[in-house]
Amino acid sequence: MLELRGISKTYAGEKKPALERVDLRIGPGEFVVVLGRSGAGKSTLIRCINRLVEADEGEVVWNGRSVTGMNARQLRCIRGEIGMVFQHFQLLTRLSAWTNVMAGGFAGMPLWRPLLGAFSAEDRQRALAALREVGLEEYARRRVEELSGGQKQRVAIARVLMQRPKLLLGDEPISSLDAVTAERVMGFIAGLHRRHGVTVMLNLHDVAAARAYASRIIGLSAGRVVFNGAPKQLTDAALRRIYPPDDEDGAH
Ligand SMILES: Nc1ncnc2c1ncn2[C@@H]1O[C@H](COP(=O)(O)OP(=O)(O)OP(=O)(O)O)[C@@H](O)[C@H]1O
Repeated sequence: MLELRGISKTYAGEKKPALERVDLRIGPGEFVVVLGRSGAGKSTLIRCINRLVEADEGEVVWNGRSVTGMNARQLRCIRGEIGMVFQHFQLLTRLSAWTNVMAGGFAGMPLWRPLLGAFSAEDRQRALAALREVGLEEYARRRVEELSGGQKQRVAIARVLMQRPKLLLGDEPISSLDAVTAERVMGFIAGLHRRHGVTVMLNLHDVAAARAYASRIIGLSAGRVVFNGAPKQLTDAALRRIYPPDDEDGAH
């Protein structure tokens, strides 16, 4: 169970808060998609959960433990339970797909271990199996910088598989991919959710994808939750709350 209690965040130098007293509860096995126009606070929300962004106020509680109250060592440990995929993949591009995936098994540990190549035979086999699951076994030895965007995101998903997290956070994981590749990547994320029982929370710009994959949709507008319900409850009126009509650059 993930709980956000009164999370607020105003970035230094900004007048308007990016998030204002956000309260959310996400149960095990949910597939939550966060929608909102550009600047609504989606990224900030996702990143406050694993403290890539520090909230000014409020508490994040993961399975009864206060993430916001953790010291650096405890936080590293909890990050082992929380996988993350990003719009721009965040892989070690000079290293092979295989090494990147193996490094996923060390999430929550100091970075020097994977970088020294301290991998066991079991790590190597598990990483290869994860690459096979996303259809990239034959690319295991390729440097990540030589892969396409969709392939990179599949490596990132294989890295999450290797990590065996309980929660997957995604910060616009399909925004830089074409429609066909995006759907394929969403299919792999859905597989992680369905087959591996991972709770998923993603922010997306794509309302159709949210409807297709989410068990629950959260709508953010100007840092506040303006919708929280099942995809079938996402009416035109709800969409207008999430994407106010004066919106110039929000996605529909
Ligand atoms: N590092 C930062 N420094 C200052 N302001 C920031 C920073 N990051 C985000 N913001 C501001 O906080 C608000 C929320 O941004 P955030 O990136 O969370 O929105 P978003 O919904 O993810 O937008 P997008 O869909 O465009 O990525 C915006 O007004 C943004 O300008």
